[in-house]
Amino acid sequence: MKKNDEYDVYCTDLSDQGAGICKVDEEVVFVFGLLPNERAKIKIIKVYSRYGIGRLLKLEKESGARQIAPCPVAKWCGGCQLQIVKYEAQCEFKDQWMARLFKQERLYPILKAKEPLFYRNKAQFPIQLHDGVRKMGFYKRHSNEIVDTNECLIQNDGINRIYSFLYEHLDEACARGLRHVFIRCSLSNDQVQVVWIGREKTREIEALSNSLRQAFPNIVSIVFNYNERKDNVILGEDYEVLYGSDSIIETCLGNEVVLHFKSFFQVNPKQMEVLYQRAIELAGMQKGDRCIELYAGTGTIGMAVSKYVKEVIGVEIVKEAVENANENARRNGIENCCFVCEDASKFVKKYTGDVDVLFVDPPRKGLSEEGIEQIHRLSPNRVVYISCNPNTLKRDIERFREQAYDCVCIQPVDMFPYTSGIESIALLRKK
Ligand SMILES: C[S@@+](CC[C@H](N)C(=O)[O-])C[C@H]1O[C@@H](n2cnc3c(N)ncnc32)[C@H](O)[C@@H]1O
Repeated sequence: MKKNDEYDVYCTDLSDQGAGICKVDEEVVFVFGLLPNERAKIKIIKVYSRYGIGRLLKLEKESGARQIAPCPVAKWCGGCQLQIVKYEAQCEFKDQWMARLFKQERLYPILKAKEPLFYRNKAQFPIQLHDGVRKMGFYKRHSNEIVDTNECLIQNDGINRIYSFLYEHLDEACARGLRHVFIRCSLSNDQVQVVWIGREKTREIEALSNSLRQAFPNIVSIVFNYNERKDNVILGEDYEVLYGSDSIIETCLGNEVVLHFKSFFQVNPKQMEVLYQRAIELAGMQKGDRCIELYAGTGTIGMAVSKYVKEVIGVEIVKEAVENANENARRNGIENCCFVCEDASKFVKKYTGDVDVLFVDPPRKGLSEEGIEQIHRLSPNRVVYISCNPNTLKRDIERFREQAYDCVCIQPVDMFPYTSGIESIALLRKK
């Protein structure tokens, strides 16, 4: 296989990043835009020691799974990987990826989304100036370059309307001090929060904030978040509220949830409820159970679980999220739930009480080896592990197995349609 050479290939598989997998001279080549069972002419654009990257030149035979991408910038944008795949087939691919990864486990079919487009409640649009010209949109695949676009088909309508307004009115003067604009909305209360993220709150930003408020009365919070960092961490520490408060109010399974802009919240609120309900069902809780919820965010799982059990202690590292979680429990009249601000591993190491069921919902990197050992020391009867990364989930299930926990089953949930992301729940039981 040589760079710039052209080949006729047959695609046998789809990688979990959404690239078609083919072989050239017995070597693997990944081709974005190509689907399993398709034939195509490709050009090799990169050659690495163990694989190559090809560019699709001409499709010779099409798969029945293919559709015309609903999004006009899908070819370039790094946000969605499965725009050219019909929704049913997206779920089939996700089931296949999970089956390949979890060969030995009892695996349920993915719980599909009823509304696979316009589902996201949060967007972080990068803003850049190129030779004095403002660009806004999403990052290109594997790049910091922006695909300039005025809407996104997986964002909900409320976000798109505000974003289109900004796309039209946010000029070069406004863009000068900005890195991102963050928009989050609550579906149940029709509230919207806009967070400017950048170096300097300018007069132009204040003026645009006023225009936004006039155009969109459902905006209840406008914040300027100061971030001068050079890395790719989006939010900075310090902030100033320009209008309203620093939070919005959403609901989750009947509970009101106050949500600070620094607090984590699932991006697909409808599938979030499907996820939590299924997790509760799998946990098979009893009235006398004592629960711990590690990586608790704003307390959404803990509050939903609280009515089935004796008590819930939630642990979360972001101070604002813990404040939200305790306020949320109070607001909803929940008395058997409390939340502490601490690193989850440190908490587990110190904790000496009894635990029947432990919920964990860590970030993508999963749990540490030591964290799993400490969970074993606490000896909960069941562990309900919610994960947004099947690879770290697999690693952690193996580590739990070494610590005498069997994996009873895994339930994938399609939280991120049109992207290659998969959320899943694994139920682990002490042997
Ligand atoms: C995937 S989110 C889940 C949040 C919540 N369970 C939910 O569904 O909304 C992971 C959460 O873990 C928190 N977190 C990250 N590292 C942590 C740590 N070392 N200790 C405790 N919490 C942590 C994050 O702030 C975030 O709220």
